[in-house]
Amino acid sequence: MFRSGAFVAEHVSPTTDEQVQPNGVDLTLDVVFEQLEPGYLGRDGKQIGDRVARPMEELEEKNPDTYYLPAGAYIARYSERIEIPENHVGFVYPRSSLMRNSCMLNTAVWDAGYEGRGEGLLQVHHDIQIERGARIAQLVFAEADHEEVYDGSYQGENLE
Ligand SMILES: O=c1ccn([C@H]2C[C@H](O)[C@@H](COP(=O)(O)OP(=O)(O)OP(=O)(O)O)O2)c(=O)[nH]1
Repeated sequence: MFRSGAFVAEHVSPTTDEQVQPNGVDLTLDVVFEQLEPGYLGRDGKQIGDRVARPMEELEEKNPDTYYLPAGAYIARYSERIEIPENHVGFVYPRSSLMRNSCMLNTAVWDAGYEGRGEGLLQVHHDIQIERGARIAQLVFAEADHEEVYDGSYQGENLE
C-alpha cells in the first residue's frame, strides 16, 4: 500500500503545506550539475564522474536564481532531507508540469533506512528555465518488507 502525503511529509524536511500532496510530497530543486568526466561501474566498485554545478542565469533582476538549461542530461539535487522509514521503499516521479515541458526525471530505488539529500537524472528534451527551489518531483512511499536497512555509500549524503 502507498502511504499518504501527510505520512511522507513526516520524513521530509523542510516542507511547506504546498509541497504536501494527497499521495506524496513534492521535492524542490537545489543544484543542477553537469557531468564532465566518464564514470565507472565495475563488479566490485563504482566511481561517479567529475561534475560541475551549472551557473545560474541572472535573467531578470526579480528572478535571479534561475537555471536556463539547454537540451541535455543533468543531475539534479533535491533541497529536502529525506529519510526512508523502516518497512517502506521510496519512489520519485517527475512533476507532471516538468514532463509536459518535454523534460523528465529518471530515478532509482530509495531504500529503507536511507537518509540524505538525493539526486535524480534530469533529462531536458527542450530548453527550460527552472528556478532554484521550484517543485520538480514527487516522493511517494510504499510499504515493503526488507531484512536489512540501507548502509551504502550514499548514506547521509549532502547533509550539512
Ligand atoms: O533516484 C534516486 C534513487 C535513490 N537515491 C538514493 C536513495 C538510495 O537508497 C541511495 C542508494 O541507491 P542505490 O542503492 O541504487 O545505490 P548504488 O548505486 O547501489 O550504490 P550503493 O551500493 O553505494 O548504495 O540513493 C537517490 O538519491 N536518487
